[in-house]
Amino acid sequence: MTILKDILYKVSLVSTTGDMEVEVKNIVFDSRKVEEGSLFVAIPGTQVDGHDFIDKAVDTGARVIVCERLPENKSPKITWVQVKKASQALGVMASNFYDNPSHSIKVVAVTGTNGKTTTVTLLHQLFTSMGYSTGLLSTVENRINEEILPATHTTPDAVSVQALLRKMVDAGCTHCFMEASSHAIVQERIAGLKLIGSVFTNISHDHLDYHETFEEYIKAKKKLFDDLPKDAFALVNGDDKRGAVMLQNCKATPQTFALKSPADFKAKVLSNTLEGLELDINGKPVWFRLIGDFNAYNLLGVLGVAVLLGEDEDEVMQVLSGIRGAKGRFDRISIGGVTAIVDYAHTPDALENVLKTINGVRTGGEQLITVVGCGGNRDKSKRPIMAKLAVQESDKAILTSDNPRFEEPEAILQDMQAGVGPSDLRKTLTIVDRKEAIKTACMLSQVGDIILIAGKGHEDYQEIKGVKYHFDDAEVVSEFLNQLTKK
Ligand SMILES: CC(=O)N[C@H]1[C@@H](OP(=O)(O)OP(=O)(O)OC[C@H]2O[C@@H](n3ccc(=O)[nH]c3=O)[C@H](O)[C@@H]2O)O[C@H](CO)[C@@H](O)[C@@H]1O[C@H](C)C(=O)N[C@@H](C)C(=O)N[C@H](CCC(=O)O)C(=O)O
Ligand SMILES: Nc1ncnc2c1ncn2[C@@H]1O[C@H](COP(=O)(O)OP(=O)(O)OP(=O)(O)O)[C@@H](O)[C@H]1O
Ligand SMILES: N[C@H](CCC[C@H](N)C(=O)O)C(=O)O
Ligand SMILES: [Mg+2]
Repeated sequence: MTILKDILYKVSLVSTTGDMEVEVKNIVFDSRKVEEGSLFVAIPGTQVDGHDFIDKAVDTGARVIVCERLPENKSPKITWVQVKKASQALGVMASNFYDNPSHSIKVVAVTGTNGKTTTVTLLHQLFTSMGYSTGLLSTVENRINEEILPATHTTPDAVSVQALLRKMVDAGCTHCFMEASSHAIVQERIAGLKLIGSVFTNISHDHLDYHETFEEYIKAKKKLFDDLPKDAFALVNGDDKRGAVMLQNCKATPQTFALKSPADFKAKVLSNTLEGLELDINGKPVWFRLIGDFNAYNLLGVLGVAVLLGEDEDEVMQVLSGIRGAKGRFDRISIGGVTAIVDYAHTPDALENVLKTINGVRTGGEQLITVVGCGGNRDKSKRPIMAKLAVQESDKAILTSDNPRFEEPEAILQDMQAGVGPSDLRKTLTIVDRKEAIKTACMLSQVGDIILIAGKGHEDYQEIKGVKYHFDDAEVVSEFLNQLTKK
């Protein structure tokens, strides 16, 4: 749809002035991307207010301005649309512009602090293996069947979400599995989307820099469930005490998965080794390639979604049993008798799970050496907690840089060091340069040892002062372990 009045269908309007039949070339929310004939949406942001760029958008050819506050001098050549919430209007308009693709594809959104990428990636692989044409929107990558499109965010912006869904529908996709980050929910990047179901994995400490309080963070996740229609399903982790909170006043069909509490989808962990997990599901033992109890939750969530979408439970378990999961999540690299594990644990809960999983499957004599850092310009309060966990649960810990972004790496490391008690200092090293830190871990390792490199998983860059330099934990650790093996 390219005619303004069609694009505004279902947008709650405050006022309009000008031609409503005007043709719109594209919808943009960044004045720097405006072209002749664009519709520019002014959004108040965390750094600046899009309303300050309305003049610039008009000068560069915008034909329609959608905003929350009208300027005093409105050019008569422009159509002015005032709305209550511009970010929300953007989602609805983008959906209309791309002919509401989510009405022609089954979209499932997954939210939670940890496990979103793992869950949607498993779902994408599962449905593809079962013969469906499937789309994926994730932190690691976006996919339309086998075609890979790079991802810049966990959840793309509202226009990109709709454009990607349109491509999926045109490519014949019947299902799309997507991550819904708390930032995306608050910023309405998924407004206008028709969901067939949503999944809640868990909630723990993260992103308090953005949401400010844990209550606000919970509220952000809950909004995904509050907005679900009656004919959708709401599948939550019944062992997380906020699972029930997500279902409060939810119109959709409530469903639960759990290892400990009574639930619609239940399993018991039979064994957990570095080779994989064995689960008892409805009295049947099933083996999976993923490692750690936390992945039992992800697998159950996936099974729940598939069954709720009408798939046969036995077939799902059989196919799921052969699937590997997402890149950079518990990736094992064994060189010269040393096992390196590259994992995206960047929250205290994730780090604790991964460390405890490794400690639970250790045979005894080997050392666990952990290399970990915390991202800059992100929640500072998780830094001492993550350092403390790494030191307490490992034989040696090397604190290093993650993505410092615009912060000084040394200052981030000081925040981390504050979590290390005096008795643990003997087994803690601080090395700012991540490559040196990984190299040191390799040099300290003996045959049989395990090196955990946490925080960056699949990332193939390190972001320092706005520049992304190539950096790949798996590549770096392999290089050093190979060098040591040759000597
Ligand atoms: C904190 C945050 O989430 N910021 C996102 C937000 O930007 P913002 O609100 O800061 O925008 P702003 O810079 O203040 O600008 C406000 C408005 O003015 C416009 N503008 C700005 C300048 C100009 O010259 N002209 C102009 O029109 C901007 O396009 C924007 O519409 O909206 C932008 C457009 O959608 C996002 O790109 C941006 O993501 C930033 C880059 C980011 O790093 N976000 C991370 C924290 C994030 O979203 N992470 C989650 C995953 C988190 C997790 O679960 O682990 C994700 O979904 O990726
Ligand atoms: N269900 C889970 N519960 C707790 N920790 C988990 C769970 N699943 C994965 N993890 C841990 O969290 C890390 C991140 O997992 P994943 O990428 O699936 O989460 P995410 O929610 O997509 O993260 P992000 O918010 O950064 O996109 C993993 O590397 C692992 O350490
Ligand atoms: N989606 C998360 C990823 C964090 C990954 C970690 N490597 C970091 O840079 O902090 C974020 O943007 O906060
Ligand atoms: Mg993710």
